[in-house]
Amino acid sequence: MRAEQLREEQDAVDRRYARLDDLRAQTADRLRRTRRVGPSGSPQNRSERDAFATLYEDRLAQLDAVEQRLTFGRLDMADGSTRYVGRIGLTDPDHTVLLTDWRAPAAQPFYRATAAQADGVRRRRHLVTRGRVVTGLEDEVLDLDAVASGETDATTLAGEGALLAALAGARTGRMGDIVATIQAEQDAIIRSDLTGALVVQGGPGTGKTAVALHRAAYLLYAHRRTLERSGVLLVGPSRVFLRYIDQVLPSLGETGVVTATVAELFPGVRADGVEPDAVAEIKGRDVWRQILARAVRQRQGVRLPAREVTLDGHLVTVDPRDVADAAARARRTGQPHNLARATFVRDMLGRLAQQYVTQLAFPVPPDERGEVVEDLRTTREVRIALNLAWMPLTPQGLLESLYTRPERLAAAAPELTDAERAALARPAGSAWTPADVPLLDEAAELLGEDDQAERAQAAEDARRRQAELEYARDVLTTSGAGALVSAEVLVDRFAHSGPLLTTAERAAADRTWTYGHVIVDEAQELSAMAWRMLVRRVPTRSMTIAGDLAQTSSAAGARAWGAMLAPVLGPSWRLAELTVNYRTPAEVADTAQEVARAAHLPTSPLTSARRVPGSLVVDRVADLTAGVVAHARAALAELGTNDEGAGRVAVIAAPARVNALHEALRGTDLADDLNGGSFLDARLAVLGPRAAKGLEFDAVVLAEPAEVAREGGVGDLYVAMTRPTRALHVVAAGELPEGLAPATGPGQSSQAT
Ligand SMILES: Nc1ncnc2c1ncn2[C@@H]1O[C@H](COP(=O)(O)OP(=O)(O)OP(=O)(O)O)[C@@H](O)[C@H]1O
Repeated sequence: MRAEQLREEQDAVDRRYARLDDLRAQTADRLRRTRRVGPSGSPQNRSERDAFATLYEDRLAQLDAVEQRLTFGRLDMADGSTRYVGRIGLTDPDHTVLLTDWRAPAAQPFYRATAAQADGVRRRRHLVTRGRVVTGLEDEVLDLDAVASGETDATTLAGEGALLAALAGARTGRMGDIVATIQAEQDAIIRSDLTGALVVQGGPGTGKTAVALHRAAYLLYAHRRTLERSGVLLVGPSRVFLRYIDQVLPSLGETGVVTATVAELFPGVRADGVEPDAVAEIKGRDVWRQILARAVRQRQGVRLPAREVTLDGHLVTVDPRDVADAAARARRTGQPHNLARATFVRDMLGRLAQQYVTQLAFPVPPDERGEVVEDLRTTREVRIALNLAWMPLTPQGLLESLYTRPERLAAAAPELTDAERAALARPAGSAWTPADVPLLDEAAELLGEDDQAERAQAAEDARRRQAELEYARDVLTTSGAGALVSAEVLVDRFAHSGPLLTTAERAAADRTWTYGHVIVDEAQELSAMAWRMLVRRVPTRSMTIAGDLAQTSSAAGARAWGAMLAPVLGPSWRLAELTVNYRTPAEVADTAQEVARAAHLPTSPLTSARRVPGSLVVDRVADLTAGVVAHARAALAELGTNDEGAGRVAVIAAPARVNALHEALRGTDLADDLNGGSFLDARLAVLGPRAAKGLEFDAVVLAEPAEVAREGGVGDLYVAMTRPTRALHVVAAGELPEGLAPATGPGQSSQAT
């Protein structure tokens, strides 16, 4: 019976791969033919050809990315029909549906149907494949009458097999998709409405990241018209994290999402400076909207002593009362600083022109004063005087002047204490830090539109024009038409028909780009000012906000969603909670929760999907380094070897200890395991808890937990303890933190080295 079912499913899977291969061959053929239209094509043809070539290349990449587990599910409906569910939708040449895209409404029962609410489904079947071979089946019969009548093999009722197999698999250093085993509570979030802000709160390992990524793919599918042009932005905590997840969306057939850290959201600024947490916390406070607004106002209509300027032998005075008056009027326009400045200058020039003409022996009608105004405008002293009164400002210039000139900061920021202001001081030209970015963005809003996006576009246009010029010269040389038309003229003729930048590229270069949807992961880390910046990127407030308040480590981060989001979203956000931990064995997760609760962290309820006896080892040692090396060796040995190079072990320690442990491990037989490029790629990595945020490893060796908690807070320890998928080795020479009692109870073991 089983062999027969396997054969039947193998046939079904083969047919779908055959169709995928056909589509690939067709697309590759079209691409080849498009490319064959060589340099003899007209420029218009060439632009068209490029556009088509890009189209086919993207399609080919998409078809290649869905190779693994193309078909993973089958629904047998009560009406006798059958549908297969897979990574993308496929139809026969005669338009019969072969495969239903997992995001289509017709696939929803695959994730949601239960015996109580069968949604027209009689049987749900998971197909387990390796490469293109079907290796297993798992049935859930939702029509219990059929089971009773023996129509279906009742022994195949275990629905969790595919999920548990996925959870137990060795990790590769890159996150995989969960499309074959999405659970109902996750599916509800993935398919939740596009409109409004949705907060996804859940403990460690509940799939927040996975759900956020699948939601991005779902939204792009269900609202392609809206989102393709405006784009989707995904904000993550670090570049390493973004690399960790960067395969997931392509494997779901989506490549157009812009990914960025908060530090990268101000085009033209590289925020790679570092600063103490306490300073970042000050910069993250909501009060900066008043501080910056005040700092800008203080640069408008600056009161200076009266200044006399001679024009053609006549004296005019830049009078502080006029300056104050004109500044007040300019401010009343409500425009940002650099735009209101034009109003101020116009007003002042009018006043100066008035002074000038009253000194003349003859009357000058108002409509003939333009020349006088123009003369004044181009007089150097007048320019200097007006500039001093209302300087054009850049966001960088404004912020730097606050950090480098204590008297300016004191005037702008009375809300801060002397000590806080002193902490912000730094030498001119210092590197920008991630916490500066939201402040620069706020300043840019107050100052008025900068031209960064235009400049980026101009640079791109220049680059493209150069390439087109070279191409045009080639064409002219080979066709002998050089005498008739210059390369420049030729390029001008097709200047606007070239391939445009993709939405993602244009969006990433433009500070004022507004996205159709923004997804934030590890959202608990964002400061109040960072939220203001993000919300500016999505005026519709269509957002997915995934995070866990118990894992907050940034001092500027969230302690409660309501308090953090109220200033930017008011009460208009909805909460969805994830409660099942899919990553960490129950033995480890339960202890981690005890540690977190002992420190009164706001933990979410958490049930673990599986138990792994012996997965928590607590070892009290005399020599910490020797203990860590021994446990890292044991953890690597437990991984064994496998042909795909999967399996990852991390040593997590307080940041101050990371280098020493790394050095110690390098001096042992484990040195080879440490090499592998970034720590995502190595079999063995040594890192601090914050670098480990959002990541996972097969086994974690946690060095000196009390020190991790002391240096970074219990939130950091909670993060570190919840990274492993199979085993946590706690190695401690000092005291253990509360909640992490040594080896008691079932499933825990203790050993001495
Ligand atoms: N439905 C599922 N099927 C298979 N694997 C799943 C499922 N849901 C989650 N996982 C796996 O559980 C692990 C944890 O998921 P994820 O990283 O998204 O959790 P998280 O809530 O973001 O965790 P953290 O808050 O600790 O960063 C990942 O390996 C993910 O692939």
